[in-house]
Amino acid sequence: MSTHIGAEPGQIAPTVLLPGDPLRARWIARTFLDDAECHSEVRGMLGYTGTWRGQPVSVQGSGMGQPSMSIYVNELLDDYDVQTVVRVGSCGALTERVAIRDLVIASGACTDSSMNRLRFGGLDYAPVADFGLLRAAYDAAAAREDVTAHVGLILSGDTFYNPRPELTAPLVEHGVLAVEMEASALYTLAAAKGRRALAICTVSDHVVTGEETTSQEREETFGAMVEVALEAALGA
Ligand SMILES: O=P(O)(O)O[C@H]1O[C@H](CO)[C@@H](O)[C@H]1O
Ligand SMILES: O=c1cc[nH]c(=O)[nH]1
Repeated sequence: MSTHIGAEPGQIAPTVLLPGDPLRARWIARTFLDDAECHSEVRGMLGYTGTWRGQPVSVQGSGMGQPSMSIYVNELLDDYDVQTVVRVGSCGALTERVAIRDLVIASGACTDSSMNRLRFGGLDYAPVADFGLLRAAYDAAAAREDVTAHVGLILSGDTFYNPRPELTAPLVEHGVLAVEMEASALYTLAAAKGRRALAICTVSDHVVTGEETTSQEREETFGAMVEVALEAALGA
């Protein structure tokens, strides 16, 4: 066991899908994996390991925000030697170029968090996706007719209820497509430890149009994103 994950060494696969919502993790395991077994219920942050097309894969809930996600990713990388992490999240669209339920594949992540400022002593590090995963995810999404995918920048915010929404406008003017809460720290941790990471998010809310999905839809209906993530990490 690690401090926050109740799996024995060897129970977690080298490839992990990482939704924030632990119930999305359960749905992914039950819907997409064969022979999935729950390896962790610590704090209700469910983790499962099974196979996809015969290859081992795990799915682990990571909670909301960079501090929570970083706990799970540090332990996955350090204690379980995980090599590839693909976040399968939800996000809010910041521009009408992106529609509700589209996929945003984050090539890089801006942030208002102090985590990287502390790590880099005030320098502005640019957290980016693993290019091989990014390319494979885009190819997998482009081959589908049921979803539209965008590759671009995402904002990993520390606040879901943003007290200064006017600060987002310059980011949108510089190409940021959507907001979520984890990708920046995920990309930084993977880079620090020489592992592969990618964040794919389904647009669950549209900040411009006001459209939104229900909590049940966010939990159980973002299947295209999951299949794209599995293809990118394990296909071919
Ligand atoms: O749906 P998940 O993966 O949790 O992602 C998004 O949803 C949560 C906020 O509702 C934040 O964690 C945000 O990043
Ligand atoms: O608007 C949104 C939707 C999902 N996740 C976020 O962080 N923000």
